[in-house]
Amino acid sequence: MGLHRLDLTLPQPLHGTAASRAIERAAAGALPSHTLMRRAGVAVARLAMALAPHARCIWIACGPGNNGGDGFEAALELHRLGRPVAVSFNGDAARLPPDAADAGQRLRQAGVPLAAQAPAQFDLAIDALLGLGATRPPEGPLLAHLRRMHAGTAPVLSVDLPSGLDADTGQFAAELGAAGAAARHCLSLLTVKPGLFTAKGRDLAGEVWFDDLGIDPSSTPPDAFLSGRPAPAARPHDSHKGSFGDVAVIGGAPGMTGAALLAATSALHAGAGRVFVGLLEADAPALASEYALMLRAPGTLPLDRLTVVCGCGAGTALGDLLPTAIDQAAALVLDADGLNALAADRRLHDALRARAATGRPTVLTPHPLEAARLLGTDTPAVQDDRLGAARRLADAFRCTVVLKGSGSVIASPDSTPRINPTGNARLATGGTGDVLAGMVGAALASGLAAADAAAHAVWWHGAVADGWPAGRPFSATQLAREAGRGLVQR
Ligand SMILES: NC(=O)C1=CN([C@@H]2O[C@H](COP(=O)(O)OP(=O)(O)OC[C@H]3O[C@@H](n4cnc5c(N)ncnc54)[C@H](O)[C@@H]3O)[C@@H](O)[C@H]2O)[C@@H](O)CC1
Ligand SMILES: Nc1ncnc2c1ncn2[C@@H]1O[C@H](COP(=O)(O)OP(=O)(O)O)[C@@H](O)[C@H]1O
Ligand SMILES: [K+]
Repeated sequence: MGLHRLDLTLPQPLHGTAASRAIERAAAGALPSHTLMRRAGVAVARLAMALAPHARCIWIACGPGNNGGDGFEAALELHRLGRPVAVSFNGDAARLPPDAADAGQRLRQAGVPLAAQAPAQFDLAIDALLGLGATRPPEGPLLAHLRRMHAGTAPVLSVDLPSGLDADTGQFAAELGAAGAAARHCLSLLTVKPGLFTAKGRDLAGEVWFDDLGIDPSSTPPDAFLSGRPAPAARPHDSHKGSFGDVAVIGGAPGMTGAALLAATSALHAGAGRVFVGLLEADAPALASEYALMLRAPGTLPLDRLTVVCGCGAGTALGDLLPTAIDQAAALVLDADGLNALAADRRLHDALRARAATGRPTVLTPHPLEAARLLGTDTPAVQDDRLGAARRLADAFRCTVVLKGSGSVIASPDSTPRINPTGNARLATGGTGDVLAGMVGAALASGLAAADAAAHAVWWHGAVADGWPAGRPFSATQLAREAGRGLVQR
């Protein structure tokens, strides 16, 4: 498909650096020289004109490799169409790769000067400094140009990747300072890169566009998928409360009952047939707001018939309940203090693997710190490679893992991970993770397989936050009551 804005409701294969280079090599070998770069330049120019049709100056910042070559080709096309361009080049002209050298030469022949500096004023900045080949954080003039774009008000269009962003991980090591008001766009070329959708990727890329340059990438396996919108769960008219499964939430130690109640409330609203709450605080106050929740002593719950959501607000009070839940639960979601208890006791690791061998589904929902504890590392190491961390956890525990945060990663053993595109910083507030755990529980209880239940819940959890009306106060409590957006009534 040609140039288009990426439709985030559709699943999308994501190819990292090595896969993208393999696809490029195969395609370039079958095409006349310079074809891919010329197609890339035309696509960038078309998008630039659509984004800033009345620009009086389009700044095209070109770097030392083929990403800069894409910038040269875009400048040529814009110049040919009579658009005012100012091209900067920071690199060694003698060491440009062949495609980029050819484009640079034709640009000079067309009478377009190459400066080292940015223009004094511009209405659109095209970032063609670094793409897949960024091997170290930008510095010197490249960093100065990026900071200028980042702090400004003119829209920024990144070619292939925001320069310096790691295509595989979304890691970005340079310090750009506070962002200005500029709208951001990124045109991913040939393949869509996973790093655009997790860690620092979302903030730096902004709106993601894609042009496959006429090449079909399907012969090379993707490194991940972007989750598409899951089909809403249908509820036939001829249903009863037993049709959608029973969820039990175990958690809520003294002072933290709210977390368990949030998970239970969201499980209820997300469509579970019945929701039990096994609070660890014995004398919890009566539940004022959700009368449909059924309070039970945690030790009395028939775990082998329940989808158990274990750990929300549990503190250190789970005791034997955790090994029992791992051993018995029909389906299991481990969150928060359930994960911390797991991290602290290697016998539970074995128990979780033994559980996997029985075929009963399990989903772990760590945030990056919880994931770090489980992996015996620190949060920055997890964030440096979110896909890798989620995959390692899924393989180690033989179950589905949701690594939460910007671009939540859903990984299952021996399968390609998914990155979730929904959600926003509204969710960065206390209790939203408890709500997610309840939603995963409801999805599992409805009979979805673990990976699909996790993807379904994470997608709709984020979608509710994305669709939140401007001006309406947002809280985890409100979110829990909107958790049923992914349901349709027949
Ligand atoms: N491989 C593909 O998929 C295609 C590539 N194209 C473009 O080519 C790009 C990849 O080109 P390259 O492999 O030449 O890589 P880049 O253009 O990203 O740059 C690599 C060059 O930058 C230098 N470099 C790396 N980090 C630096 C830093 N921090 N400061 C200064 N210099 C640094 C490297 O030593 C190398 O000389 C893609 O991102 C895309 O824009 C397109 O033309 C078409 C298809
Ligand atoms: N910037 C963001 N973009 C998308 N999702 C986010 C963002 N910030 C937080 N979230 C989501 O919000 C939830 C927060 O969960 P968690 O960190 O466990 O919080 P808590 O323990 O307070 O409930 C996760 O689902 C996470 O993915
Ligand atoms: K770039």
